[in-house]
Amino acid sequence: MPAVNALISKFENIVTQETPPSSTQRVRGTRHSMPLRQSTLKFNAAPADMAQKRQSMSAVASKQAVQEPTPPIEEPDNDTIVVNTADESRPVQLPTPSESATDVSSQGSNTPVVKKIKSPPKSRSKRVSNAMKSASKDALVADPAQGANATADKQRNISGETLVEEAGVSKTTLLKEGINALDLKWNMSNVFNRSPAQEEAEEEQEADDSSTIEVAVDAGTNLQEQKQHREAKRAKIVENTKKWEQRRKVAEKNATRRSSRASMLLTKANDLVSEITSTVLGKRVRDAAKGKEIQEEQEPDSKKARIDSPSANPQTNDATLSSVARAMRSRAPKDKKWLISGLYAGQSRAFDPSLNENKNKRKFFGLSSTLSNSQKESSVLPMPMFAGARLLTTGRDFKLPFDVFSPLPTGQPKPDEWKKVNKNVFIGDATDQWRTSKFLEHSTCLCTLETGCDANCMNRFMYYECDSRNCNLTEEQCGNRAFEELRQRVKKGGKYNVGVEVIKTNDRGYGVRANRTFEPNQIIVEYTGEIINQEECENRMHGVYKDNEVCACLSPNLLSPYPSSATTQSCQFTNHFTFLQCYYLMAFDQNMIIDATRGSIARFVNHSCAPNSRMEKWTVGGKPRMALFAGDSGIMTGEELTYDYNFDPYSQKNVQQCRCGSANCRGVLGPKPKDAPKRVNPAPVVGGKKEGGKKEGKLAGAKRKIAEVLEESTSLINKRRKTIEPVSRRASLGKDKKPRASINGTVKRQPSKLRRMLSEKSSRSSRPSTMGSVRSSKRVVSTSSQAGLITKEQDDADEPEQEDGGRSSVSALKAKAESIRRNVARSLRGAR
Ligand SMILES: C[S@@+](CC[C@H](N)C(=O)[O-])C[C@H]1O[C@@H](n2cnc3c(N)ncnc32)[C@H](O)[C@@H]1O
Repeated sequence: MPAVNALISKFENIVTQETPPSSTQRVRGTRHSMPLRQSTLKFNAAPADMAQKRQSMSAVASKQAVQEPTPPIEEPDNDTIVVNTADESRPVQLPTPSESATDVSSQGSNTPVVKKIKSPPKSRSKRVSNAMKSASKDALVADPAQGANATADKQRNISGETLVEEAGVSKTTLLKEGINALDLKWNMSNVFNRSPAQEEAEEEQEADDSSTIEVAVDAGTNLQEQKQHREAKRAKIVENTKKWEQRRKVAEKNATRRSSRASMLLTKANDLVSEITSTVLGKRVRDAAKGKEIQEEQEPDSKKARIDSPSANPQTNDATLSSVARAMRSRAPKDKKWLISGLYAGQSRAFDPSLNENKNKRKFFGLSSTLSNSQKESSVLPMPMFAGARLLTTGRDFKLPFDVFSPLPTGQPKPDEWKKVNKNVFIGDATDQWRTSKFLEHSTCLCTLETGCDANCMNRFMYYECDSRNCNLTEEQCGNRAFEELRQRVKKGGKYNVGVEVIKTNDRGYGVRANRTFEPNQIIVEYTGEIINQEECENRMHGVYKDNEVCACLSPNLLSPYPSSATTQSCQFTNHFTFLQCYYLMAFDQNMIIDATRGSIARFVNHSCAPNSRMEKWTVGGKPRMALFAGDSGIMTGEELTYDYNFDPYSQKNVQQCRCGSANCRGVLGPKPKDAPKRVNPAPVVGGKKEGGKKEGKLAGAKRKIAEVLEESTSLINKRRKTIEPVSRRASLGKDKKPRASINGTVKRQPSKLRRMLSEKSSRSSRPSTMGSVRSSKRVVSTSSQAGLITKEQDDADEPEQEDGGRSSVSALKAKAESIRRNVARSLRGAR
């Protein structure tokens, strides 16, 4: 509005400018078709003393002008009012007071009269007008001829209002016409849109103009100076126009920024107002507002929108303000809600991305006891956001919970007769009889850091596990420490680390399945139990294991271990039942037997003709140990673990039907066919990485040679065994009696012979030899059924007729293999 006022006053000033009466008359006359020339002449025809008066008026005006700006001398553009003279085709400029007083006469009657009108500030124009008024008054009074007119003029030329009234034209119309006549760059509509910057620029412009006016007035009648001033002013106007343009652009920019700030400020102001309102109105109003707010929050969004809309509820400014406040509050970040069940449960925690996983755990879970269950981190499956980088770079064990992946059916029976023993325990005389190998004589690893005990490692090839005594590499560098890896894994504890669990199969009694994945050739579980000698074994077979049978009902959920007394009864659950005669005896080393009746979970591993695992005997720290290793394809979580028993039934009567269900099932729990592919000892997996794949060198060739010799010896044994007929054997024993469980039968039939054989073997094995750990397809013989314990040594014992020849040939081969091995070792040591 100040801009509008300024404009109006500007216009008023223009209209009411203190011009000589003649000028005013001219303007008026022009409007009313009054001959301009006439009025001018009248004005100029003032008496001689009029010049003096005019001079004094000019002096007064000049004096005023010094203090206050006077109208400009010339307005070539916007501020010039052009009026039509008698010759209406030619625009005529109204003369300035000075021009009208001095120059008009020289211009001739037809010369267009130019009147320069500049609007000074209102206050100034008033003062100037007063001065001019008195001057003109004097002038008019001095002209008696004009006396009457002077009085009339005195009334009319004071202000535009007088003119308007006289003209009978409405003030508004005149105002508009006047503005249009000014031909200004702006118009009325722009007035309201002007920015403060524009206003400021306008004021400056006005000030500039005023100063120009002052200069012009001071210049008086000096045309030369006037001309200079005109030029200077033109330059000034051009300059100002440029400035204006620049300022306008800046103002436009600023105006945009201000508008965004303004909305923010408005919101804040609203908040403040709402707070003040609630404080001022007191508790009751506050409570009411609060209640309303709660109610609003509970209401559906559409309703809320209606209430929040100011147009819908104009009288409640408070509601609008509170809704704004609520909107502000709702913008605040909410606490993320984490799942408390499911795979990704338990991930709720603060996480500092600058720290690694462990440091984060320490930082945020150092006081885990104080955290609620929902806050505790799930160690089962950390989300990638917490472990993603590490998973990508270093990888980690697969930890999908097996109970989610492959849950056991509910109500699974557990083998209640199983007494778990996770270490080998020597029983009775076995302790004394056990020969401790001279470890260092057996094997010394020759691997270097480069090869790192891979598939070519001599120890690995001989099934000797490396340790600090027989290997120069560190635990991390060496890839032949499977039992140590297993020890550490089991030590950590937990189902995942143990990696196996007992399951009940449909038709094979109990079995074992994997809780996790296993890499190809990775160690799975150790076969442990009581280490007994042959005598002890015999005693047990005659005694406690006499009727060792379990019920293996074909209905899986009804299976349960059954005492042997059940053989005479039908199964209480179903008629479809069968009985498995289970013994957990495994031929071991030095004619010893591992009895896993009290043993590890490995005893429950069933046979398959297409197995996914292998049972191997290794020498660890000078002592033989047995363990189940993953096959060449690895193991998946939930898979049942099986190995090939390579079972020799000893007697046709004891042959059990195989229910492994594989495509190449042999039909019975029997020995492997002779053309089965020979297995080359692969590099076991250590630390999740399979070793091997290195170029085979001289050493590998030497090892192969040994292996071939050993295989040859084994196949000889097998061939010899193939010739054994249970019947003929029984016949040779001269007994037609139906044999009992094989071991019993063997021991019963020829106890003295067995003892003799054992003593023979003891004496044979007393010499340092690696042959005790020789592997072959018959290296491990399962003893878990009534077929009993069958080893090559027993075969030797059972076949006295062929014993000498067989033994001699085997011994010769063994000796040959041993000599080769020693040669290789010696040459390698020399090379080193
Ligand atoms: C060492 S036990 C294995 C655990 C046994 N299933 C259990 O429930 O205790 C070996 C016995 O399991 C049974 N068995 C294992 N594998 C078998 C298969 N593929 N088919 C039939 N019976 C099998 C046989 O009775 C065998 O004598």
